[in-house]
Amino acid sequence: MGKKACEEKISVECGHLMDILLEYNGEAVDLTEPLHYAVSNIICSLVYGSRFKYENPQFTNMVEKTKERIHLAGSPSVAVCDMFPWTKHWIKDREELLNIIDELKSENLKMIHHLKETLDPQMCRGFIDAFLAKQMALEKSGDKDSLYTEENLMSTVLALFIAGTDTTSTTLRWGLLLMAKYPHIQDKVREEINSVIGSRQVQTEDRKSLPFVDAVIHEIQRFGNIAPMAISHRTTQDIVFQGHFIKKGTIVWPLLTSILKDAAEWENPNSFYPEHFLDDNGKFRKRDAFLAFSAGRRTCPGESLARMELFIFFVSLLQRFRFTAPPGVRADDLDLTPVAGITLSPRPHQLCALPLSSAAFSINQSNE
Ligand code: HEM
Repeated sequence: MGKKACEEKISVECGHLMDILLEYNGEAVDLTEPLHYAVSNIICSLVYGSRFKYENPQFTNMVEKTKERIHLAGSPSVAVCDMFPWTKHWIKDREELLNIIDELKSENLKMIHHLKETLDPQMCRGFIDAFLAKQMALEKSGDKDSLYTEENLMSTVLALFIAGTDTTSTTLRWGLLLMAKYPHIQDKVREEINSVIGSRQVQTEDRKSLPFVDAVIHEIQRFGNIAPMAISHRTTQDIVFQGHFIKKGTIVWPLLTSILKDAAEWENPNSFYPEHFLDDNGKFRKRDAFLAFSAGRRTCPGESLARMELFIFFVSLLQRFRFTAPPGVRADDLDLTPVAGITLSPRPHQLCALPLSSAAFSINQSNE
């Protein structure tokens, strides 16, 4: 799927999210669920070729199960099991984790069967269609060793949901919380948006003309440090790394915190400081130590989608709403201590999304 089509799907979903925020009418709410639904629906659009209504129980159940799966994967006992696999039979959370994976598989199997029955290989609706069309073409040509198997399809689909939802929505939650905590930065973001693009719908090409916004989004990711240990890897051969011998088959966790919060790399490693990504002339400054998506051959394959989502959501939301602490809570008192897990997320909190004057219009285009 092309960049333009992705951008279109993100904008549509962002429109649905903003309609929900308008319904709250500035009341204090926990934004976790609407953000999660919106981001998850983008993956649905790309994978299945269609989005779901937020009230659809099949959708809400899948989102819930994916959330539970991520939560359990980050539980201390499952982490112990990942590090010492021989403990697996005693870990109850692991059993629950496997049950959830089974449930997610059976929901996806239903979706895949439906898509297979209605497949037109000339008109792929999403990733699953493209996979099935390729699988059919290879079968026809007599290819017996194809990697286009049902098993590979299922694990790729599950990986896209699991890796592509919580990461982006948690980053957005950090972003809005940080904007409410630091209103002067929020004002500066909005000033730049207003002067460069006004109230028209944002596009990814606008990033170049919005250096402060770009710096703020990078700093949200650096400060939020949402994937502190990335994911586990295993060495495929004996290797000496920085003077340490590591045996073939060793499980290795790349600790991204060590670089994202490295005092030798960042002027204010433990503060929210967008200037980390700005030069003296206020232009965006790329930093080699920005490894929020990790590095190397197993770096995050969803990086460009995630960057597009973060940019379009963040700009669209700040164009139309002011995010503040709930009545009676001072901005200073908003808590930035993360909840630890396999991802680092903000503590449960509420914010007010106050519609700005131009927020009366909705960019929502119904494609349900
Ligand atoms: C802000 C958003 C995101 C962040 C910070 C993030 C970060 C990461 C990190 C740190 C890894 C581990 C890489 C490693 O261990 O070297 C990873 C893996 C992965 N990410 Fe992302 N990610 C994000 C969004 C997404 C999205 C939107 C998708 C899918 C569309 C995605 C799909 C994946 C997949 C499939 C893997 C596993 C790759 C493998 O096993 O080789 N991610 N991500």
